[in-house]
Amino acid sequence: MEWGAVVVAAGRGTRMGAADNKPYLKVAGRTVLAHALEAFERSPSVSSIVLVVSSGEQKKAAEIVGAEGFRKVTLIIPGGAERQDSVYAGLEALRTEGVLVHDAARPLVTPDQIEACCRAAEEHGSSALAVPVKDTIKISDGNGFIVATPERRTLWSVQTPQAFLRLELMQAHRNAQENGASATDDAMLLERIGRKVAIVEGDYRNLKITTPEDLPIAELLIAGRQGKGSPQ
Ligand SMILES: Nc1ccn([C@@H]2O[C@H](COP(=O)(O)OP(=O)(O)OP(=O)(O)O)[C@@H](O)[C@H]2O)c(=O)n1
Ligand SMILES: C[C@](O)(CO)[C@H](O)COP(=O)(O)O
Repeated sequence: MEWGAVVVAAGRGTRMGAADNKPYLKVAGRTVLAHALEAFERSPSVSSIVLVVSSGEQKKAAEIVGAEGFRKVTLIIPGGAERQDSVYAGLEALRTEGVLVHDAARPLVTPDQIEACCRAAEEHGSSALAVPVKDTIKISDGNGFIVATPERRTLWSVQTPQAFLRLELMQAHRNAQENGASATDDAMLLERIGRKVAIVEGDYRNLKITTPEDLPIAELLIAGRQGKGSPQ
């Protein structure tokens, strides 16, 4: 199957609160965006990448792509108000049968993880990288009191990339748009229309840079990885 990637970088970085948007922050000497894109450049299954950025940041993103020599990035397009809107814009711009959706804010993704998601989606129709939840999770009543404890062995913390048949994911997005449903990841949209998404066990190190304390952790992880050669 031919695979394309939609890498979404059009968020606002509200929780980070930095002067620059998250994809353009430097970690271990390189932008978060460049770290994320490199894994897709190095993945044999991926033929093209659509990069979705905030309107006004297209030039900045193009400069990074040019300077890094990323040849698979075929389009840099503006995103939407919510992550879901940015992903859909990317899906419309791609032409491949399979699509991997990835957050630019996850710079520690590896080519091996991308390939594993492709293989699982080729077998099962769609897949998502995830790690088992380590903590005991509580459900609150919204007023500061615990009301339930879901069984931990069934809980996974989902990451990106997530891999789909592009037209099926587009159908799931359109269904959500028509019903006013919003989702914080794409697997959730497939779940809504009754499709199964296979879990691909990932790595706790594939963290999403969200708040300031994530930056030194990513810095340590990337520096450690560079010390041991390139990640697979
Ligand atoms: N309208 C949006 C919102 C998010 N994203 C992307 O989706 C990924 C996950 O989003 P998140 O980590 O929440 O990023 P932000 O929206 O930038 O952060 P915040 O919620 O703190 O504002 C990021 O790569 C972000 O750039 C996007 O492309 N378009
Ligand atoms: C897609 C995601 O990275 C999976 O963990 C996450 O749901 C994005 O969420 P955010 O609310 O946009 O940070």
